Amino acid sequence: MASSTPALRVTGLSKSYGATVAVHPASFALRPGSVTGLLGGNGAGKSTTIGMIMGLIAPTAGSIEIFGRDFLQDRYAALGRMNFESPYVDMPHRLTVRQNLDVFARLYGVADPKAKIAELAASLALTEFLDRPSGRLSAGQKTRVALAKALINDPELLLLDEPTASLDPDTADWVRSRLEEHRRRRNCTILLASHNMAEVERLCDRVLMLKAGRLVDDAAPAQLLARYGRNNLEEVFLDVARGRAGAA
Ligand SMILES: Nc1ncnc2c1ncn2[C@@H]1O[C@H](COP(=O)(O)OP(=O)(O)OP(=O)(O)O)[C@@H](O)[C@H]1O
Repeated sequence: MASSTPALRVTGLSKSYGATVAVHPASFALRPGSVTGLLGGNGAGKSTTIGMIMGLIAPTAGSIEIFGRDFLQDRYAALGRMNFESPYVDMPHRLTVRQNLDVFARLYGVADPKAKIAELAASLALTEFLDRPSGRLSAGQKTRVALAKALINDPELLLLDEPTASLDPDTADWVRSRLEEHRRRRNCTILLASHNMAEVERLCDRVLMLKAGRLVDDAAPAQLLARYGRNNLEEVFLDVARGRAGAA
């Protein structure tokens, strides 16, 4: 893949549920190795957008290219090189953490599942939970298991839906460091939906703002601060949500 090829390009991507337009036609491309925040209030269309890019939700219109190939025509070329994390996707409760991760390792064709699970458990502080049924974990522990699942195939494209929801501030900070490490090591492209503005300011070099299903802004965090004349993204978010236009 030429380095100029975006890791992800969506063109005119939209989703309607009957008369409800969850995502109006949106177009954007992500540079390999970049970290992009997807921001918007409740119901703005973040999860629907990520769900379409993962192949979990059929778009109403538009195209998705991943690593330069049409994802809607041939998703299998890309699926092995990408992964997804959401605190809302649960794993079978009776299987242990190790068993669940082993299923995913085999689905992704990981060469040495045992070694990979041990490595991820060590880096995500999960070793002591590996043999516990997944249903008997706290919300924060489940989030770390979900992250281990998301990293099991060393993805080059990672879609994260509120990756630190339910984590305490210390653990959330530490998980962000793991994500930054993975991005550096793999030159991984990350698209991150989050309600945590400090997280977005720390991790993201670009922010896409969704409002009621429409892409209303697309800029680097510093550009957004300048455009809205604000000191932090939380204030920009409130301006967008409450319909106060930016200075530009
Ligand atoms: N299966 C569905 N059927 C009908 N409408 C849906 C469905 N899924 C989502 N929607 C609607 O689509 C819109 C976008 O929802 P989505 O879950 O993508 O928002 P979100 O930005 O992820 O919100 P949140 O921050 O609350 O998680 C909302 O109006 C929602 O009610």
